[in-house]
Order: sequence, then C-alpha cells, then structure tokens
Amino acid sequence: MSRSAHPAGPRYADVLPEGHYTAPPADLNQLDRTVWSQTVERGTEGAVTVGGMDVRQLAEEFGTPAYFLDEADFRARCRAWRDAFGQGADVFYAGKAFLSRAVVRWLYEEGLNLDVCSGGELATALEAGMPADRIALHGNNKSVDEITRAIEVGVGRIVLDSFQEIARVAHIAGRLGRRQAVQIRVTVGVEAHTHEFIATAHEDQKFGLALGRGTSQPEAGGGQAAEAVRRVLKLDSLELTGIHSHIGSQIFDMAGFEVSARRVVGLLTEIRDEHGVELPEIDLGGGLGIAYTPEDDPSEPHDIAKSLGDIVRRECESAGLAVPRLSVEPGRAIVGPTAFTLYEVGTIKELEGLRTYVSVDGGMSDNIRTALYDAEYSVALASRASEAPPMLSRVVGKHCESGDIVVRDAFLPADLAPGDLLAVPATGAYCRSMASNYNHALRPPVVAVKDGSARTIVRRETEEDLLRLDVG
Ligand SMILES: Cc1ncc(COP(=O)(O)O)c(C=O)c1O
Ligand SMILES: N[C@@H](CCCC[NH3+])C(=O)O
Repeated sequence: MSRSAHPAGPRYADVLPEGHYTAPPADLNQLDRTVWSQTVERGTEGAVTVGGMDVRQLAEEFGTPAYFLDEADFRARCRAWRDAFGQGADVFYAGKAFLSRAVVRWLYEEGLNLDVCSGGELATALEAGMPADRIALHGNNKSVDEITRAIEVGVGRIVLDSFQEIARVAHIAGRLGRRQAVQIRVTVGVEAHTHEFIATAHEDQKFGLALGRGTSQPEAGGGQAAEAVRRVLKLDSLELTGIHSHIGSQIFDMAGFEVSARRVVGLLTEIRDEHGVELPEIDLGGGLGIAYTPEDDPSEPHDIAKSLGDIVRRECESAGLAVPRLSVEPGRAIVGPTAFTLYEVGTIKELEGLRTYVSVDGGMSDNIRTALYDAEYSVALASRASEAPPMLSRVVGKHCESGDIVVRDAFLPADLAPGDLLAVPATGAYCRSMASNYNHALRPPVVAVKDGSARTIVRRETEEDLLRLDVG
C-alpha cells in the first residue's frame, strides 16, 4: 500500500476551514507543551510517555480507547488555582467536567470545594468523603429528591435558579427544620465569546434570573434578580449569602468576567440600598478556556485571580461596600488539560486531492464535543516517532454517522498504518462525563497515571453492564 502526502501549498488552503493554519508543523513528532499535560513526553524509543509510562504498555494493559489522566498535573492545577485565589476566596471544582471518587479525594486533599449539579454527582462526592459543607448544589431544575438530600446532608450552599425553586427549597428546608444557605444565580446580560450552546449569561436562555427586566415575570420590579432577592429575604428557612453568575464556557477574553463582576457588585449595592443588607459572598462561576490546539492561549490562574479580585475590590470600594468573599468554579481549566484519549488506528482511506480519513476505535461516544460544538482538537502519532512527510488527515470514529469526527483537520505522518496508536490531548473535561453508549459502545476507562504506575479509576464498561439494564 502506498499513500502519498498532499503537496504543501495552496491545496491545503482549498480544503481547510478559514482561519485554520495551512502549513503542517515543522516537526510532527514534537509535542507542543501548550496542549499536553506536564509529564507527557516522547521517550527514547519515540513513543509517548505519561507519568513515566509508555503508551504502548498502557494500551497493552488497559486497552483502547482509554482516557489517561496525569494525576500529578491534576493536583498541580488544583494547587495553582488554590494558591492564586488564596485564603480569602474559595475554588469550587465543577464536577460536571469529570467526576469520580478518586477525583473527589484529590480535590479534598488539595483544599478545593466542589460544585455538583445532580443527585448522582452529589452521591459521588459524599461517597468519596467530601464534607457536605464544601459542596454547592446547582441546576436549573433540581428535583425535590435532590433538594431534600442536599439539605438533609447539609450542603454548604444551594444556588437558586428560578422563582419556583425559591419556594421549593424554602418549603423543603422549612419542613426539615433547617435554615439553608443559598445564592441566587443571575444572568448579567453578557454575550460571552464562545459557542452559542455553552454561553450562559445572555438573557434569552434557561439559566438564572435576569438582572434586567426579563420577560416571563413582568411584575418583577427592577428585574427578576432583584425580585428574587426580595422573595428570599422574606423567607425564614433561607439564608441569602450571595449572588452567583456564570457567563459560559471555554472563554479566553477576561472582559466578559469583568462586566459580570461589575454587574454583580451593582446588584449587591442595590440590595444594600433597598434592604439595608450587605451580602457576604459573590461567585463568578467557571468557564475559563484551555488550549485544545497550539493556537489557543489561555490565561494563568494567577492572572485570572488578580484580574477578578481587582475588579471586585475596585467596584466595592467605589460603592462603599465591604469586599465580599469571592468564589469561582473552574471545571475544564482544571481537568481538561490533564488527560488524553488513546485510540488505535483501524482503517485508513485516502481521498485523492482532499484528505485522508483515519478511523479509530472510538469516536463520538467518547468525545461528542467535535460534533456538538465544532470543537477543535490536536492529535499525535503516539506509539512511535516517524520521519514520514505530513498528510492532511481527519480522525473519525467508528459510529454510524458521518458527523462522527474526533479531530476535523490535523497533520499526521504519511506512513500511518493500522495498529498505530493516536493520542488526542486535552480530553479530560466533558469527554468521559458526556460519553454515551451510542451503537452500544462500551464507555472507555479512565486510568490515572503517576510516578511510573497506572491504575483504573473508572473501569471500562462491559457487555454485561449494557445487558444488565436491558431487562426486557
Ligand atoms: C454554574 C457553572 N459553574 C461552573 C461551570 C464550569 O465551567 P467550566 O468547565 O467551563 O469551567 C459550569 C459549566 O459551564 C456551570 O454551569
Ligand atoms: N459541556 C460543555 C460545556 C458546558 C459546561 C457546563 N455548563 C463543553 O464540553 O464544552
């Protein structure tokens, strides 16, 4: 079989999307530090290693596809966020990005709190020993059971998302004889520069209560949020501790967070003026972007902490407010860069003059983000180095959909062959947690690697797991 590389030059530009870099990287074997976790490197035999372990050995032991999570990198990121925000602030890891018992223990040990948004996430957190007072419960439609369990176990805060929920949480807390600490989630009217499906602070969407007038509750005086504050302050079973805003996800531009901070402090000022109450907390949510390709340039936790801290302090000083305790909820920025997915190449199809389709043994069931958000990823030949010329490739999965794409446009060596291993970096967030059983795929394991040893923290599904649910 002979496959030719596409000639460099204008033909790449003809088939690549506008804005995509058209020149292949100078060295296909080089692992760009911006997208790989800290212990990943190419070993002396040319294969990629993580935590001192060779991917060929990992594939042998754990199979493919599989997510390999660099535990040292995860812990280092937790510490970086913790240290950047310091004692005067709280970092809540957003469990929706990826949650397992091991992760909860690492978070606990590294001094982070946890944001959960379902009964399942809450159960995982509690089972792994996260103290309830370090847990926040989110969600735009929490069930009565979820609210009841959260109050019974004593979660540190519930973030209220609608007028109905104010009444619901108050009723349940009252029935249980508790006074529950709550924040109110507001939409601050910022258009975050990210994919439409993951922007959450413009007013026309399902989350939060609008700072502006809003449309569904015309009776709400100065906006839905102000009305929510009035209602909560009247309820004995609720203790309003702060205001919450989350503007979206995979955001690089800090300007949106600054506007959000300014508007949230503005609401605190209005609350002080109307009710004579100074709320002690604000939460500015998560949403900080990570590098999926070498072109992405995310901010460091230290710079994020400084920029958010400065703006909150400045706004509070000018309004004459005591500076509230700040919290943030990074999910992707902590776990995203810590893992890569390892696949085995199965079939390769060259479409003359267009690109080469490289099919791997997973796909949209282990990474839905490319199909869902047009997300961009990088990919590297991981089981060996190669001196072959670059070949414009599309890495696709094995599912029955032509949209089943893992990496839309990438350069791989032209001598790629079935049996080679490919690694896709930055798949720690929203890949395993959004994985599905489409086509009855078995969801891959998550394997933690550290200091030359590897252990499964979430095991691979089996056909028995699938059939156990099929009780017909
Ligand atoms: C309320 C809330 N907090 C935190 C996050 C975490 O976001 P990210 O993983 O982008 O940091 C999300 C998800 O976007 C969210 O909805
Ligand atoms: N799941 C999305 C982000 C949504 C975050 C949760 N509010 C992603 O993969 O980018």
